[in-house]
Amino acid sequence: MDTTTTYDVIVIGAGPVGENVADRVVQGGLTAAIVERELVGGECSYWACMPTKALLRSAAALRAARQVPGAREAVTGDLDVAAVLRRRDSFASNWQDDGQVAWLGQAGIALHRGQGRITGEKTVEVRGDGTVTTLTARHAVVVATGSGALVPDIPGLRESSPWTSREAVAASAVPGRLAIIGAGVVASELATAFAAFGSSVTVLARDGVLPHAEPFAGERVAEALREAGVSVRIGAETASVKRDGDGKVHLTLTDGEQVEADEVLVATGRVPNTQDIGLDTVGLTPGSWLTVDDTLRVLGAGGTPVGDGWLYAAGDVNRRVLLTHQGKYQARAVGDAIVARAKGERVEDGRWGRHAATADARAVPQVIFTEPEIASVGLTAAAAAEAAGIRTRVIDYDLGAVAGSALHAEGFKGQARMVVDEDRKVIVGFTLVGPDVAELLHAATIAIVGEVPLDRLWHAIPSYPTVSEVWLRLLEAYGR
Ligand SMILES: Cc1cc2nc3c(=O)[nH]c(=O)nc-3n(C[C@H](O)[C@H](O)[C@H](O)COP(=O)(O)OP(=O)(O)OC[C@H]3O[C@@H](n4cnc5c(N)ncnc54)[C@H](O)[C@@H]3O)c2cc1C
Ligand SMILES: NC(=O)c1ccc[n+]([C@@H]2O[C@H](COP(=O)([O-])OP(=O)(O)OC[C@H]3O[C@@H](n4cnc5c(N)ncnc54)[C@H](O)[C@@H]3O)[C@@H](O)[C@H]2O)c1
Repeated sequence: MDTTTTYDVIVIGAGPVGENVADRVVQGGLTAAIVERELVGGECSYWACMPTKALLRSAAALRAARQVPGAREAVTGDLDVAAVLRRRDSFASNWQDDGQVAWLGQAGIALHRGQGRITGEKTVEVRGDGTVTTLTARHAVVVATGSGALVPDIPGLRESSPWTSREAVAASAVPGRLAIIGAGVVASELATAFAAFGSSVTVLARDGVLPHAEPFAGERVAEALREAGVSVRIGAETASVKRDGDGKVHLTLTDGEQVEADEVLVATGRVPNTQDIGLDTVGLTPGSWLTVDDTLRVLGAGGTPVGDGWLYAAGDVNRRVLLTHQGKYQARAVGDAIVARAKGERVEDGRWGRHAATADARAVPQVIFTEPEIASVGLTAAAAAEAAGIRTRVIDYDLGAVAGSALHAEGFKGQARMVVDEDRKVIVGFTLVGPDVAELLHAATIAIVGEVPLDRLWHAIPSYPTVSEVWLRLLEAYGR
């Protein structure tokens, strides 16, 4: 344990975002301490991104092989679930953080283990293992405490010991029957995984499947889940839950229908980890999401930075985007901004400036690792036209009609959508649905962030015969 108590920067929370903030400020020549109450590496490393993708990958590889004659014949067995779970364990580092702790040491970041709590301006108290340490920051405190699962107030749900994403992702056995409340990203990915493991899965999709994505994406995932044997109940709302003496879970829906399961997974969104971090000492409300400006300074009542601007928040906790890569992008912006302010250098906080997390608003990429995969960036057609008020033109193309798709897999089914800002003639949204589309996404991200005019995109020629030829087809459909 480090005995130093004064640092240039104190970061609360050693998830991917906190680690990157600390690394960035150290690389900028400042000193940094990070405070962590659980495992260094955060939710993403042990209960979210990496282990979920490990749970999904083996079945996806098997499905891909079965979609190609010649390879199909070589597949003679079924998914080895025990081997998948072992691979998941290794991607979760067996829930040990030695590797990441060693990385902190190499990066020159001091670690203080325990619950971090702000006690006043630039001061953080760390309680852990019967010790209380007070840390002082010369320049900044960054809250990167992430989020936890939201468990809605459905009568009997908490008492039924539901799984949250944590228990599902770390499961050591596969339940015979799994009921899932919610049908967002967590629910869709975990329904895909557990169905492949042989669970009989019921998805209670009160608001439809993947309601934040383009409608055709959610529809295709719902269809594929059904093809995989999942019962997808659109519009189904849970009224109450009860776990009986035998351990069985009984869900009563608002229409009176009963669903029985061995486990119930609640996947209905997230809450910020801000309940006990001392927000009250700086005039903010414990338990609330933190509002920030584009350089990630926490804003208080009246929309001005807290104090002289010493308090920052990055990652899930500011609710801008609940994704690891976007939180790490914020971490680079906030780390560099803190260094610039500490050195009295100019802060480039204008649109697309070095210290501004501009992409959060209009250019967020996301891959949902369902079967088929959903890869999207920017605005959906509805969000562009309705929320952002953009005069749009929407171009759809059947991804299965591209020569590269037919080669990639027999019966390739997919769709691509390009949302064009008609006044600026640039792309503002792009969605791909289909097998293995994840790796195609970055071209769209570059087109959107670079605001590449459609006229210039005609000169960006996709190779033949790749699935990327859909770019050419979309442009042809748009017209020159
Ligand atoms: C099931 C699931 C799958 C996901 N898959 C993906 C994916 O594939 N791709 C993707 O981009 N995103 C994914 N996400 C989202 C991703 O996990 C989060 O966006 C990411 O973890 C946020 O990083 P963070 O550093 O802000 O917070 P976290 O990873 O939550 O880390 C916060 C850390 O702060 C610590 N902490 C909290 N309070 C305190 C305190 N008071 N004192 C000390 N320490 C504290 C916590 O213990 C934790 O270690 C997934 C989420 C879930 C739930
Ligand atoms: N591959 C990825 O990028 C990935 C994977 C998993 C999670 N994540 C991130 O983690 C975050 C959390 O995911 P999530 O799936 O928990 O949230 P979400 O917001 O994606 O979905 C929540 C779902 O629960 C439903 N819901 C909300 N309250 C409900 C209630 N009381 N009863 C029934 N249904 C209810 C919503 O309609 C929605 O379908 C997301 O922001 C997501 O971006 C990302």
